[in-house]
Amino acid sequence: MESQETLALNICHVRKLRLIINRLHTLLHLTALLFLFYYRVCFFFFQDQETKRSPFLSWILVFASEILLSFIWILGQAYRWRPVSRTVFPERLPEDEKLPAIDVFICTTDPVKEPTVGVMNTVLSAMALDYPPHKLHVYLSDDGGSDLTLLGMKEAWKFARWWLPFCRKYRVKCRCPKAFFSALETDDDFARSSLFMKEKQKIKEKYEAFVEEIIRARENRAPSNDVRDHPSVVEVIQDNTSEVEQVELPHLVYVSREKKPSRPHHFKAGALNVLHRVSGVMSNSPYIHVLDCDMFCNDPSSARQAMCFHLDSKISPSLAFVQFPQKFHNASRNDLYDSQMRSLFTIQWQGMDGLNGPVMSGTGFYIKRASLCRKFTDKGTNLMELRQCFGSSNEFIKSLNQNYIPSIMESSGHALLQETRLVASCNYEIGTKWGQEVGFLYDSVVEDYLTGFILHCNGWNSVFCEPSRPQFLGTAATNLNDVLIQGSRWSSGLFENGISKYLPLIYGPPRMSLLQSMCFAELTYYPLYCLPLWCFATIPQLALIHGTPLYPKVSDPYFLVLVFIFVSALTKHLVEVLISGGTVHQWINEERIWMIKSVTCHLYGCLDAVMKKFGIREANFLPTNKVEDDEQTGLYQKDKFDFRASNIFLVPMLALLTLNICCFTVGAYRVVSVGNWDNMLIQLMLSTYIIVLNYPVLVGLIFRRDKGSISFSVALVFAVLTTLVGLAFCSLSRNV
Ligand SMILES: O=c1ccn([C@@H]2O[C@H](COP(=O)(O)OP(=O)(O)O[C@H]3O[C@H](CO)[C@@H](O)[C@H](O)[C@H]3O)[C@@H](O)[C@H]2O)c(=O)[nH]1
Ligand SMILES: [Mn+2]
Repeated sequence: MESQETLALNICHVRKLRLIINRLHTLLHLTALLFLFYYRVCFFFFQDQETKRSPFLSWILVFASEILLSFIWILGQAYRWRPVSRTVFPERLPEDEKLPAIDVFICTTDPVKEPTVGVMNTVLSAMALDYPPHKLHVYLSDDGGSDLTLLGMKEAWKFARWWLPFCRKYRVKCRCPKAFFSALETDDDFARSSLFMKEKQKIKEKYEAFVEEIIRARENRAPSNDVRDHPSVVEVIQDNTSEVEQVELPHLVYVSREKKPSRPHHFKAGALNVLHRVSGVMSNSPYIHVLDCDMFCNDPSSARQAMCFHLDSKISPSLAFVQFPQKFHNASRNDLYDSQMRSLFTIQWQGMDGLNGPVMSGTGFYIKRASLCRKFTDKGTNLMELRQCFGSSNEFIKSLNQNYIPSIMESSGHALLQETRLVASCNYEIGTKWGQEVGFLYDSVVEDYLTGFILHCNGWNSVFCEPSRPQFLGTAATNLNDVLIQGSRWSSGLFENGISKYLPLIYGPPRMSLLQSMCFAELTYYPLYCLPLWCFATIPQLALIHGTPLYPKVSDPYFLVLVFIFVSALTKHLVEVLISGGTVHQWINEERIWMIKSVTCHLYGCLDAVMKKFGIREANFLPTNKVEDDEQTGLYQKDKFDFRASNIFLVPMLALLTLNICCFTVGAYRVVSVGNWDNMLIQLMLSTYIIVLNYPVLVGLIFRRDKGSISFSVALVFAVLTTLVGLAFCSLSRNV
């Protein structure tokens, strides 16, 4: 027993202290909420003459908002129920020859928004993973069908012949060349040896030449081809005219699937399914590692770490994937826009890991190939049935047998390319189960959430692995516009799952634990924060002007209940930020961006999802921008908002702020003159909180005059609006 214990490939620790604090907090906070509801219900049935002045509509809206907010909060408690963390022991893995092969999938779609040099850095970092090279096959899916990307791959291959031996020889930790050469210091073992420095300089020159080559090609490039209409191209990158001695490199394959405007291509999920098939007929590795094009490997050990779970006989039979957190190389200390989504990749995924595992997060995971097709291969091997599920490629159907190793990589002849083009063609999936029950699922633009959810429903588990050195680093959106566009896509994608046939609270419980269903439900319903937040930013303020109280008096004991709920929520959030290594400043930033996102992108996301449901809108996937703009990054690093955002985001923000300022001014004046402050204190405090928290928006509007400040025309409209609204309120309140 003892020796088995010491040889374990991984250990899971329950975080006891966090668990106790979390459960206690949940209990206290829940009690307070129950008191609040009791107060509301009593008020409703037994309101006395004095308070009867409360207008019914405002009152019921506020109450409904409180209920909705509490509902989302309760769902969120499931993440806090049983947080765990894990340790792995890669040194205990079997020897290299016994390790299973891995296919790496990298997706890119737009060479303008996703610059080729960056994509190739990701490719190189994946090729340089610390894993036997003949067991690693790297596939790049290029949805843009761009010859620049293909050229980049060829150049990357050439450079890899220098880069990989260098990394192996000096056991380099950061194997993304761009990050390695731009780091001021490296913590590598040989960092101080002169031989290392000399070789580093040599490789750096090669890297610069490689970058030059791509930039030159970009400048001389013919007008780009149509991204919505191109044939399928599959090319194994190889080049034997070598100036370096033969180095063993992983296979590198360029795949650009066929696209036609008349055929839906299902965005990233579609691209991943094509890679699934192409790799099935080429290498058919039992494990697949997925990376976004901007997510480079920051540590070469991730494959071995993942194998510590996949090869652990106790958990592997039901283990679908090992998820690493998304971390970002460009997130600043105080993270003005919460670009790194701290709560998601720390608190929430740790919590889900304690309940059968986290949601798939699109990138940085190692998945078992069989988990994406198992349901059908288990049923039998009737060829006709298999063809109906998986399409007409016999080669691919052969690959469903896990032990089948295609030999075509070696022969790489005409037959292979024929077969890969067939499975990458846009008509291949017609009439099959791809995207519905096989592969990555199409019913949502957040394919990662849906695929992960259904895997869990089908009895698979996942594991969250969060070593201290980030295994992958991506590019976070660092300006307001990108943050809100990405937020809208996610809200829309997640909320559409909350109103689809896969509604987690109904579809989940028969198939998984209630707590786990609650986690999935929280993800799909958090966009609904838009409703209570819009309500709390308007109704109590308007009531303040009219002098109508919506909350208990200061002298009422229930006043304390409300104060407690407010303080308890804020404190819990602060504690979570601090234990995940954040700062007080970051906490304030997260509170603010939560408000801003709720009233803008969450609202648009929900509307978008509802419109899609009724067929008024089509699904859309606007990729985020990965071009780094120094000016923008500068503002973000200095914690300054960049307000060069679309008006559809700015207008609601500014309108609500105007409303709050006006209502506060008029309300405060009224309270002073009438003297009913004890009735109105909570409403006054609420506007004060909103105004104070959003002071950077006010500063951007009034005081800043840099490029990122709110433009003069918007500021002018704001000023006129404020005056008008102010005047209207003044005349109104005189009549009350
Ligand atoms: O038609 C498309 C659209 C996107 N992509 C790729 O998908 C990846 C993710 O796109 P990105 O613009 O970076 O979106 P993000 O919002 O940053 O991505 C997050 O959210 C996505 C779901 O919305 C997940 O797929 C991602 O893994 C997750 O990082 C990128 O590599 C794109 O090149 C395609 O291959 N084809
Ligand atoms: Mn991204």
